[in-house]
Amino acid sequence: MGKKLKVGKTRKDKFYHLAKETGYRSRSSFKLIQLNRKFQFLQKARALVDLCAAPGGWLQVASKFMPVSSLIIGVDLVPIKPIPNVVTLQEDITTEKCRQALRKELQTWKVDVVLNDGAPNVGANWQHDAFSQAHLTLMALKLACEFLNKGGSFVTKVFRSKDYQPLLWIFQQFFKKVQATKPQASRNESAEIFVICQGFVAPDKIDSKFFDPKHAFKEVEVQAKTVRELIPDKKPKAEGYSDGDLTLFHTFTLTAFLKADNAVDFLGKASEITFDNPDLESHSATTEEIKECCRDIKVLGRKELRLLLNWRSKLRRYLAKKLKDEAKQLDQEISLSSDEEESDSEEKPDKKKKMAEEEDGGDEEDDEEAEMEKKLAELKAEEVAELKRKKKKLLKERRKQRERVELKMDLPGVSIANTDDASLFSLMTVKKQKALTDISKGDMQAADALVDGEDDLHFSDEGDDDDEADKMSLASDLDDDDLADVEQRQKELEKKAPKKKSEMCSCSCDLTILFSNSTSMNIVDVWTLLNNFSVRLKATGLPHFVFNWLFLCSSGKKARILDAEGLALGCQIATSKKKARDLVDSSFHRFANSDEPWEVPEWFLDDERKHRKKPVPVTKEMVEEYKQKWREIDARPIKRVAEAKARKKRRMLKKMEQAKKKAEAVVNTVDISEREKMAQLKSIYKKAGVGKEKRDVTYVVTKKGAGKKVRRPPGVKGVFKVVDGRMKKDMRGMQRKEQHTKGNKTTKTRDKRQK
Ligand SMILES: C[S@@+](CC[C@H](N)C(=O)[O-])C[C@H]1O[C@@H](n2cnc3c(N)ncnc32)[C@H](O)[C@@H]1O
Repeated sequence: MGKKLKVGKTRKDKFYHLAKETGYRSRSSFKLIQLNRKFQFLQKARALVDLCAAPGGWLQVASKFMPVSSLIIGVDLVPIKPIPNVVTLQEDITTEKCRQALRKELQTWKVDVVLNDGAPNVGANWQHDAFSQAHLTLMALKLACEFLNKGGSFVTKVFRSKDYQPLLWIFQQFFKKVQATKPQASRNESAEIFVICQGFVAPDKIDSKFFDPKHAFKEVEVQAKTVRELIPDKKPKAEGYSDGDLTLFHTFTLTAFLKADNAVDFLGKASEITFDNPDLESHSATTEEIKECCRDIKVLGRKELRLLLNWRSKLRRYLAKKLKDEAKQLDQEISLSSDEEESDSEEKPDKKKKMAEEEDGGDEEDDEEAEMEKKLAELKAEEVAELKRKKKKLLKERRKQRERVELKMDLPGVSIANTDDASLFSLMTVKKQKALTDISKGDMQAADALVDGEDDLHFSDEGDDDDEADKMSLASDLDDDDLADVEQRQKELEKKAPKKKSEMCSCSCDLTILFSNSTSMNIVDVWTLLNNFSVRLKATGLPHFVFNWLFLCSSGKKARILDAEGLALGCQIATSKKKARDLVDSSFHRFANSDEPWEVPEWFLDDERKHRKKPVPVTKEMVEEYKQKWREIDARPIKRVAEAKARKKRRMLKKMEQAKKKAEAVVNTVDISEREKMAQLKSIYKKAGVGKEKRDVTYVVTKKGAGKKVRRPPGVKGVFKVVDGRMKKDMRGMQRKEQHTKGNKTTKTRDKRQK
C-alpha cells in the first residue's frame, strides 16, 4: 500500500512547474523573488545568511539578485548541494555550535540580510508544530541580532498562531519597520506568512528573555469590533488554527448568531450560518440574498457583512416585539380568568420574569439603535470619502488639461483627450439640439417651446438629475476662473431678478448647448440664432448674461466652435463693453423675427437671403489675421512627431560619436598607409550615414542614350545627368525575358526527370 500524502503539499501548482522549468531547487524560490520585488533587500546586500536553507532555492535567488562576489552562507539541518559562490553549513540553527560555525565563517564581518524559511518537521499536532515553528523563528531572530549590521534586514517565515502577535512585538523591538505579507507563491491554504523586518537598530545589550519562549509567547487575544476590521483594505492574511481546532470551516446556528455578544467578531469566526428556527427562516427580512450570504461567510465583502448585521438587528427586534406581544396576551388572559386567580399567583413570577426580559429587550433595542447609528455614520463617512475621490479626480483631470495646454498639445478650453462630454449624450441635450436646429431654420415654435414651455424641455428650479448632469457638463467646459466668474454673475442676476430664474436657466443652458456642441456652427449661424432669440432674450432681461457666454466662447476659451471670423468678432467684443452692447442692440431689427407671411417671388427671396442680414462688423484683414494664427497652430508638429525627430537625432549623434572613436583609432594606427587610412575613414563615415551630401541632380532624357555627351539643355542649372527614356522599360523587358526562359528550363528538367 502506498503512503497517503497530504493533498495540499502534493498538489503541483504553477510555481512548482515554474521552478522545474527555471531550474530553481524549490517552489519557495518564488516567494523570495516576490518578497524581494516588493521590499528590494537583496540588491544592496553584500553579505547574507540564509537559515534553514535546504534544498537551496532561496540561496539560488540570493546569488542571482545580490551583487557579484557577495558573501552568501546557507545553513540547514540537512546537507545542501553546492551552489557556485555560496558557502553551505550543515547545522541546527537552535544550537550554540551553529552560532560558532557562523562566527568562524564570517570572522569579523556582519551581514546585511538574514533569511529564515525554517519549517520544523511537522507531524502529529498542529499546536505543537506551530509552537516549534515560532520557537525556530525566535532562534533565527537571535542569530540575526548577533550577525546583522545596523540597518540590516531580517526576513522570516511565521505561522499564524497565537504566538504570532508576541513575535511581531519582539520584532518591533529590534527593527524600525516590521511588515507582514503573504506572497502570491505562498499557498492560500498554508498558514505561513512572511515578516519583513527592516532597519535593525543594533542595540548594545539585548535581554536574553526576548529569546526565551517562556517569556516571549504570551497570549494576545484580538477581537474584531467593526466590519472594517473584519475585512481590511489589504489582502487578508492567512489565519492559523486556534487551540485544539483543526478545521477551517465553522458552522453556527442562527440562534447562536442572534445571541452572540459581538456580532462582528462572530462573523469573523463563522463560515456558515444554518437556520434552526423556521419562523426566522421564513421571516420577510430573510431574503434569498441573506440565505446565500449565510452559506459562505468567508467570501463576503463589507457590504454583505453589513447586510447580515442589519438582518440580525431586524430579527432581534422582531423577537423582542414577539416576546412583548406574547407577554401582553398572557396578561390579558390573566385578567380574564379571575377564577384561576389563585393558580395564577403561582404563575406570576414566570410572567414577571418574561416582563423583565421584555424590558431587557427594550434596552437591547437601544443598543441596536446605537449600533445602527454607528453603521450609518460609517456609511456616511464612506460616501464623503467617495465624493472626495471624485473631486480629486476632477481636479486631476483639469490639471492634466492645463498641462496639455502648456505643452501646446491642446488649445485652451479644448481637450482632445477629453471626449467624454456627458452633455453630448444627454437626452435633454438631444431634444434641445433638435429644437435649436429647428430654430436656426427659422422655426420660432420650437423657440417658444424652449423658452416658455412647461414641457420636458423646461429646466425647473429644483432641477432633476438630467438638469444636474447638464449643469455639470456646462461647468466642466469652463476652467476654474471662468466658472467662478459665471457663478458670481449668476448669483448677482438671481438677486436682481429672482422671478426670472427659471427663464434664465432655460436661456443659459440653451446657449451652452449651442456653444459646447455646435462644433460646425460658424459665427453667422450663431448670429442668426441670436437674432432669432433676441426678442426672447430681451424679455428675460438677460442679454448681458448671454453675452458673458458669447464673450467666453469667442475670446479663445471656446475657440473650437468659432472660425476665424468668429474669433475676430469675439476679439472686438472682448476689447470693449460698448462694442458688445452695440452688437446686441444691433441684433434687434425689423427682420429679426420675420416669418415670411406672404408669397414672394424666388428672386426676391434670393435677394433677401443675400442682403437682409446686417453685415458682421469684421474686416477681411482681421479675419485673415486669425486665419494666419490658425495656420501657425496647425503647422506645429504634434508631440509624437517631435519625439520621433528627437529620437532620430539622438541616434544620429550616437552613431557619430561611435564613428568618431573608430576614426580616431584609425588615425592613431601607425602600421597602415595614409591612403588606406583615408579609405577606412571614408567607409566609417559612410556607414555612420555622414557621406557626401546628396547633390541635386537634374535628369535629362535624351533619345541619344545614356552616358553620351549632351550639351546643357537650356534652363537646367547645376549638375545634370543624361538618361535614356527607354532604359527602364528595356531593363524590365530583359528581366521578364530572363524569368521566362528560366521558367521554361525548370519545366523541361522536371519533364525529363519524370520521363
Ligand atoms: C521550507 S524548507 C526551506 C526551503 C528553502 N528556503 C529553499 O528555498 O529551498 C525548511 C527547511 O528548514 C530546515 N530546518 C528545520 N529545522 C531546522 C533547524 N533547527 N535548523 C536548521 N534547519 C532547519 C529543514 O531541514 C528544511 O530544509
